[in-house]
Amino acid sequence: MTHSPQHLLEVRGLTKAYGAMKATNDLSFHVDRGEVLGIGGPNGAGKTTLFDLLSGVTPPTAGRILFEGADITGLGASAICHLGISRTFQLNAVFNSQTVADNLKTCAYFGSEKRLVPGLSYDRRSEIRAAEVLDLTGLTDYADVMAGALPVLQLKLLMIGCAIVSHPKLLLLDEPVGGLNPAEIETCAAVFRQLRDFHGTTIVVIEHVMSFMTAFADRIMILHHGAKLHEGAAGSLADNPEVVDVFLGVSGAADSRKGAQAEEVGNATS
Ligand SMILES: Nc1ncnc2c1ncn2[C@@H]1O[C@H](COP(=O)(O)OP(=O)(O)OP(=O)(O)O)[C@@H](O)[C@H]1O
Repeated sequence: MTHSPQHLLEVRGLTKAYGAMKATNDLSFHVDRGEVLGIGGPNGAGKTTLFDLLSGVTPPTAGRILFEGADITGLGASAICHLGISRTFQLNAVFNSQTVADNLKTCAYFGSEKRLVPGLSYDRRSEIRAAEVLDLTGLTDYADVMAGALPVLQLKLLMIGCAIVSHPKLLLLDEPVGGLNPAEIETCAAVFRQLRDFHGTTIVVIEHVMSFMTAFADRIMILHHGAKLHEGAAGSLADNPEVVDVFLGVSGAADSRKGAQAEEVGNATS
């Protein structure tokens, strides 16, 4: 196999079988540094399973994952996080009985290097990093609120904060704006744009909200039955009749065109 370190992430023939069913099936793709790759597909297409494989939550049945040219296939979740890949989850995955600030300090403390036992107090670096992420995510006013008492938007922002507090090179976002209203989606999108534009974070995002996805992603890959159905520029998505048939539907196609046009207007005026 040729290693291509110019790609931040390279996935080759990735397969995850659960019994006879292949949740991902011989999937190959790459992600370049600084790029935003969007991933879509119908329910059960294998999107979250792909994130589980990339983040070391579960090992693949076959195939290879290269990160910065190094083979990380089969490494555990902590090791992968320490190498610079972080993720969020579809459902709430924070420490409900800790404050927002302590959630971020805990993730900074364990996410940056290998630690087997907690310290008696957080180190200075974790404190500083948590304060930076409170600011970046707009959560400063919620610093002392227990995570379990947060409204939906702030809970999503905290989960994003926990993923970015370790300074990942590659951020995997699993349906980060699902269930949010348009104003809340824009709040999250502003954080993602900051990460991409000012922190150099490469992002892979799974999302069903097509107007957001086509406006934000450079490229979009559509999965179906664990395999690649489509890969191309965000604006080209609605032109593929198979993608419209299997995933977008008529209203999704219209939303994806709207998002792509919004991105073009943004580019033209920026
Ligand atoms: N641990 C598991 N054991 C058995 N089957 C699983 C397991 N995890 C996922 N699957 C199956 O793998 C397939 C892909 O699931 P996955 O959650 O990756 O899809 P998805 O594209 O993320 O769907 P959604 O959009 O609904 O989140 C589904 O058929 C699912 O039931």
